[in-house]
Amino acid sequence: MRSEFLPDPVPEDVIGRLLAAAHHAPSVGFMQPWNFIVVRDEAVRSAVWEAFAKANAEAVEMFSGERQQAYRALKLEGIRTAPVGICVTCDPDRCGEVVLGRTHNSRMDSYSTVCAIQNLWLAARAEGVGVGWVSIFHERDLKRALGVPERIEIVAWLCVGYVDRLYEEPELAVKGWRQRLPLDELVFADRWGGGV
Ligand SMILES: Cc1cc2c(cc1C)N(C[C@H](O)[C@H](O)[C@H](O)COP(=O)(O)O)c1[nH]c(=O)[nH]c(=O)c1N2
Repeated sequence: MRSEFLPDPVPEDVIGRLLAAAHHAPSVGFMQPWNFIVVRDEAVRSAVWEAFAKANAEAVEMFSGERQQAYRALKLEGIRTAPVGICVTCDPDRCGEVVLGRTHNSRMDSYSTVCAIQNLWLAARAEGVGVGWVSIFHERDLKRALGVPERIEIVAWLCVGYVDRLYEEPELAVKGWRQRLPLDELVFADRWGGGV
């Protein structure tokens, strides 16, 4: 979602259902490497916003001309306006060094955590709750703001709350930033390239 968050509180039982959906995601070796930090405290959310503001000032400089103007006009976070923030983390040590299915690609624990986030996101949509993922941070700044230990990976900061409306199409497409790619250009038959 990219619409405006409403200040209305999100009931505990709704948050509980979103977290339960996340926790039922598939994970490599049934590792369940995730933790969820549910942040309602305004001071903590302000500290998270400061981390965003610092990183976003750097991001702005990475675009130039009209693209920079367009970037500045986008709504890229709802850290302080959404009543709840959920930081989703990944613990690489959740079940020992050798994990079924992670033996040849150590990133599989992070991928599992992303599955949990997608579950949470879909459950939120079904509940009429908006979720926005904010990733414009230096991880170390976010860790400091939330007291997350060094060995834990931060996968997502999610802004969670009721919203004034839900877009039918991605806002970045509506605002002309980038359009959905044609699916048939992305699907190959049997080998890389060629198309179906
Ligand atoms: C991994 C990852 C990371 C980000 C996002 C997405 C994903 C999957 N999104 C996008 C955003 O949360 C999401 O697309 C919208 O909230 C859904 O609305 P649209 O349908 O895209 O308008 C996102 N959006 C944003 O405004 N700031 C951000 O930092 C990020 N980061």
